Amino acid sequence: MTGGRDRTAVGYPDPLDRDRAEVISTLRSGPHLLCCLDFDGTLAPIVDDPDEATLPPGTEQVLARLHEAPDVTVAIVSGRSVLDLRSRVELPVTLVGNHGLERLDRPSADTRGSDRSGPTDSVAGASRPVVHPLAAAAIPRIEACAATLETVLAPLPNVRVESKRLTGTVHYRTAPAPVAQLCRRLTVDVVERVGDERLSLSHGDEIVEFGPAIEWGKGDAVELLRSEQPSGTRVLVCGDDTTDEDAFRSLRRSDVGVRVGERTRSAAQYRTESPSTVRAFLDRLAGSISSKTVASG
Ligand SMILES: O=P(O)(O)OC[C@H]1O[C@H](O[C@H]2O[C@H](CO)[C@@H](O)[C@H](O)[C@H]2O)[C@H](O)[C@@H](O)[C@@H]1O
Repeated sequence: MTGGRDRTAVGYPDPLDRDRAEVISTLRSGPHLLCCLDFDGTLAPIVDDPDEATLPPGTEQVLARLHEAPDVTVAIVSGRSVLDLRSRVELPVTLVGNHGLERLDRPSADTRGSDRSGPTDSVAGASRPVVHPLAAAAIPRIEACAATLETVLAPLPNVRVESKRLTGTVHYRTAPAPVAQLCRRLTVDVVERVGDERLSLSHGDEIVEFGPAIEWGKGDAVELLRSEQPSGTRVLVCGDDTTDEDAFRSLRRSDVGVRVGERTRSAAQYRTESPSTVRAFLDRLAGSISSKTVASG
């Protein structure tokens, strides 16, 4: 871990606490707000089957309110692929996938405030994911690694390999503990052998992930998004897992990081319990932003 604002397990205030009004006022103090929100475990509750993860309807509504505010940009910054995210998030917000390695900007500018009943990717407005060039070059190795893992891990019950083109994920959430342990060990062996130092590994929430060994992660993706916003933009990052720490470490003094879930060590200043408390916080933020918009005119 490099730099950042690591804190011990105690002393992370919840941004929903009554006396935490400063969180909202910090986020509102700039000319623009960029909300970078993780998907699994942050917006969508964790479920055993990754294919079943969904955005609760109330959360989608809150995101829509934020997205509609002219001085707010919403981005989903996830470990999933952008095409997977696109099937789960109807709102035309920016999607950053594979832990920052790819991005899909949907035609939000021309849909803001207009009738959004049609498909979000019209033929005229459809855009393609932009992929980090070094990650694109690593696709054959990632695919080879995923294929080898499929074979090696096939005998293990309740273990699954999710191949996402630019990265891969081995899931063991529902595997018995000894199987999970063996799964982690075999995965590390395969990634080291097939990866030949060109792939890197990270351990997340009941998963092991592998991807190209390049210096680019969620923090860089957040920085890039920030650079495209008006000067002085405040940034909110909400996330629940290992790679979100990279995004928290990219934050500055007048930004806000919220770690979701257990009291683990984090570079975020705040902690909240679950996707439902994230929604409550975003709801409060959306309320304050609409009033700001109305007040200013
Ligand atoms: O960055 P995120 O949006 O949090 O994505 C991280 C990984 O999330 C998914 O796995 C996690 O959620 C699953 C569904 O709730 C759960 O079954 C799994 O145990 C979690 O680790 C997703 O499947 C991965 O591709 C993402 O990288």
